[in-house]
Formats: sequence, C-alpha cells, structure tokens
Amino acid sequence: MISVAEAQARLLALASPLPSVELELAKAARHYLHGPLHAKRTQPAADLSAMDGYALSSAAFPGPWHVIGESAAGRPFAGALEHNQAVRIFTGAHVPAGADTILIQEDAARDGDTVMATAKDTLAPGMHIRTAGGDFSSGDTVLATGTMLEAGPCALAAMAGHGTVRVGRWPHVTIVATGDELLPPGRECSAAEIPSSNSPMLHAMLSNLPCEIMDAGIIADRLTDLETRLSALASTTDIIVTTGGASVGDHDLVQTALRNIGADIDFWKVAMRPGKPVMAGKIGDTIVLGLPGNPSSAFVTAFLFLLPLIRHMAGSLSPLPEIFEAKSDNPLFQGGNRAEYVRARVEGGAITAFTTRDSGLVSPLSHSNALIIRDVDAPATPSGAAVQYHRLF
Ligand SMILES: Nc1nc2c(c(=O)[nH]1)N[C@H]1C(S)=C(S)[C@@H](COP(=O)(O)OP(=O)(O)OC[C@H]3O[C@@H](n4cnc5c(N)ncnc54)[C@H](O)[C@@H]3O)O[C@H]1N2
Ligand code: MOO
Repeated sequence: MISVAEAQARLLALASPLPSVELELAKAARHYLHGPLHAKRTQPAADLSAMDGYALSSAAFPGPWHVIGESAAGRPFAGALEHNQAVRIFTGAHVPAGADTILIQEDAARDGDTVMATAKDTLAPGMHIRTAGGDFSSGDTVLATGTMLEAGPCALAAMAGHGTVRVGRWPHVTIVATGDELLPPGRECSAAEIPSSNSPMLHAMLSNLPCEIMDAGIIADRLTDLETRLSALASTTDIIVTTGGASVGDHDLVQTALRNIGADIDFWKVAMRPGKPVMAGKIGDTIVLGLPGNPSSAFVTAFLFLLPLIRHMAGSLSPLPEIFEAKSDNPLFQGGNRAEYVRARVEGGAITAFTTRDSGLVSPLSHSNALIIRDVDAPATPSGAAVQYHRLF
C-alpha cells in the first residue's frame, strides 16, 4: 500500500492542467488565472476626492475661498486654482491643480460664491484625497498565476482594464455509482436495496468546485455493463469518478472492467482509513478515480483525491487541502499502519472527534465539518492536545 501523500502526488502527476481559454470577466468567476495579470491602467488615474465638499488650498485656512467652478466624477474642472480659490467637488471627482485638500461640506459655510471653514481644526494637506496610483499603477502585476477569480480578483481585473481573462478550462467530471443494491434517491427500497447516497453527496462536494458535473447514474455489478458504460463515458469527459466495487469481493468488478477497456491503473489501495481500496488510472486522456462504496470512505477519498485533482486540472498551483490545528476535546487513540481521517466537528478552536470507525454510517458524516488527521503510528494523545485537521467547508 502506498501513503496518502504518494497517492496524491501520483494522481496529480497523471493529469495535466487543461488548456487555457479566454473568458469574459463575467463568465470567469471561480476559474484559475492562467498567467499573471498586469494592470493596463493606473488606479486612480489622477488624484480623486473621497468626499463631497470643496477642493482648495489648506494654506488659506480658514478662508474665505472664492468658488470658481465644479468638479464631478467623470466631469473634471479644467483649470488650476489660486491660493484663495476653491471648486465645489464631489466623491470620485478629479482634484484640480492648486488644491491640496478637501473641505467636507459638513465643515463648510457657503455664502454665494465664497466658502469658509467652520471647524476649528486646520486642514491637513492630502485630507480626503485618493492619490493617483494609490491602488495600483499601469504595468503592475496585480494578480498572480493560479489565483482563483473570486469576487475581489474579478473586481481588480476589471479595474486594471481587462474585459476578458485567460483562465484554465474547468474539467468535466462524470459521477458513476456502481452496485446492484442501489436505487436513485427517493425511490422506495426493499430490504435488499439502498438509496445511492454517494451520488448527491459527490454532487454537493463538487458544487463549489471549478468543474462541470455530469451524473451517469447507477451501473449494475455486471462486467459487460460496466465495460460498455465506462468505455462510452471515457470519450466524453475529463474525469470519471466511480463509487463502489473497488474492493476484493466477487462483485467488486470496477478495476477488472477498467483494465478490460484499456485503462492503465496507476495505483490501487492506499494506507488510509477509511478509503483503503481507492484506485486511480487513465483511459486515454481521461482520468478515472475509483472510490470505495462505503459513504464515509467515498467522502474521505473524494476530499483527499478528487477535489485536489479537479483544482489541479483547472489550473490551481496549490490543489491539496490546507492543514489546520486545534485542541482536541477528547483523547485520541494510537495510530495504526494506515493514516486515519477521523470525522470530527470543530467549533471555536476546539475539535471533537466522533468515536465511530464504521465507514458505512452517514449520521456522523453529516454532523462533521472537519477530518482529524492521524498519521501512521501517531502516538495516543490526551484531551486538550493540539491535533491537525482538514476543514471540510
Ligand atoms: N475482505 C475484504 N473485504 C473488504 C475490504 C478488504 O480489504 N478485504 N475492504 C473493505 C473496505 S476498507 C471498504 S471501504 C469496502 C469498499 O468496498 P467497495 O468499494 O467494493 O464497495 P461496495 O462493496 O460496492 O460497497 C461497500 C458498501 O457501500 C455501500 N454503497 C456502495 N455504493 C453506494 C452508494 N452509491 N451510495 C451509498 N452506499 C453505497 C454498499 O451498499 C456497501 O454497503 O470494502 C470492505 N471490504
Ligand atoms: O475504506 Mo474502508 O472505509 O476502511 O471501510
């Protein structure tokens, strides 16, 4: 069995980031930038007022100043001011030459064409002025390669003068459940049947990820069915993710079917609990990831392998999940020969492990928001000890 870290490295090495595409900014949200983004303009392009009031010279405090015009956003005042002159100015408007401060209108008394300062404090030069280039200057690298275009970076890209951006294409992921016992969620089950909870679970896990999701439903545990369906899917998608049929039982046929249709299996079985029978390989350019069927095993292996694979193919430079630390509310057992990912709940800096190890249960999974990481041979720890964990959302 290989370690989790080796399996992650081998999986990422199997798949290349997808070719880049040029997208309009409004359509580029949640894509990764393909290259660094340089500013095509300076922001602000000139000194701007941050408030409504009067642009004037602070040296002439407390006035009076003679109001000789107006500067509004988009309609700058063309001339320059002398010592005792002011222009009426509004938020976002150019500060005219000769002015070094903004007297806000709440502190001003206007009488016809003159204005006086009413507050006792002198006016500091630069007050309420956004200086040219204070945000960024033309030519600056404003966003790095691999940045995910969340709301802030989208705003920055637009302000920097870009209408389109070059980003990594999202991988197309096809979810396949396998098992004779499975029915689509909501269908009435006999005692021999169960709902395919893995299918909506994986949809939910991928819903915020940079990928297109397709659900190919359920395939029965029959070699010919698996071969036909998986072979047809391989030419239509970037990633096939199966659940179930990954282990060693007589009805665990996914690996055999994949090999029969020409897949190269890169690894099978990882030293982890839950999730040991996870496998990965390639059919042509399509990556195939075979997750175990037990709900918690499918969840943990999807979190540790599928999600990083998607981020990597979409162009992320740091696709692996972050590791956090918190104080454990309960004692933790001595680690064994597989790394263990313990379903847990983290709240306000303390983390509580669920005691069950049964990977078939969905209740503990549904209450978890974290996975405590117990390395191979980790020493037992008392409650209150710092432990490492992955945050689930
Ligand atoms: N003799 C051995 N038996 C098992 C081993 C082993 O090493 N030797 N490994 C165990 C481990 S660890 C796991 S995990 C499971 C994984 O088995 P499979 O991937 O082959 O999964 P199935 O046998 O098809 O199903 C296991 C379990 O999960 C339920 N299931 C399957 N698909 C779904 C789905 N879409 N939604 C909800 N639940 C699903 C299925 O009904 C079974 O109860 O193997 C152990 N056995
Ligand atoms: O992967 Mo298995 O989860 O240890 O039951």
